[in-house]
Amino acid sequence: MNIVEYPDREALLLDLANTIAGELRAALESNDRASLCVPGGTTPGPVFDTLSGVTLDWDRVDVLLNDERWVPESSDRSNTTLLKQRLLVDKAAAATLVPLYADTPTPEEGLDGLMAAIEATLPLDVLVLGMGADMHTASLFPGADQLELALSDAAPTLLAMRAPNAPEPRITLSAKALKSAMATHILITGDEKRTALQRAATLSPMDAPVSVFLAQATVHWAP
Ligand SMILES: O=C(O)[C@H](O)[C@@H](O)[C@H](O)[C@H](O)COP(=O)(O)O
Repeated sequence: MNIVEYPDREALLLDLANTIAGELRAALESNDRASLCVPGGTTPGPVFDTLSGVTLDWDRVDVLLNDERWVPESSDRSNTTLLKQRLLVDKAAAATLVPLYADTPTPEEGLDGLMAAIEATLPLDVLVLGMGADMHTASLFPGADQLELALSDAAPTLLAMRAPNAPEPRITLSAKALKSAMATHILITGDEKRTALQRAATLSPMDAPVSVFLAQATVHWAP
């Protein structure tokens, strides 16, 4: 496993934000547009705060989430709102948000309308993933109803997902879509997640979905 250990979270966020910016700049040298796919949840906020102030051609960058909880933007659990408040501000306000939420009662009803714009961002240039202590990443949760399909080569780009550990229905990019990324980073903090990630490397994808990304990812960890 390729793991970078930082002395503290400040060092991690500065280095990771700088690395992501460099990878986006490199992608924009050879392509008109670049895509950045990021996690929601509680961990990435400080990285977004730093990245949003970085100078690059943000107006040529498409930003999308790995996954979204099927809640309106007024919910404090909305990853879309997190992005709008913490990443798509300052210089990064010029980037284009590719939505992963629609105002429909269920993700199944919203999915088709979101698909084409998400597929247009593939292959991803830069992918950042988070991870839960249960070894889920994106909304690829152990025990989730559509996990087997989401991990398979036959997976569509987007799937609705329901899981015992997820309080609300989700929508997620499939493993295949996420694995299209040129550069992949896994962002984790704390001892519990570090231990979980090491365990994930020894388990099957159905038990530890994050494990399917370990061969291509750089893991960034701070206490
Ligand atoms: O919507 C989400 O919940 C995320 O995209 C999810 O995959 C997240 O990265 C992990 O659950 C870790 O979350 P924390 O950073 O909050 O621990």
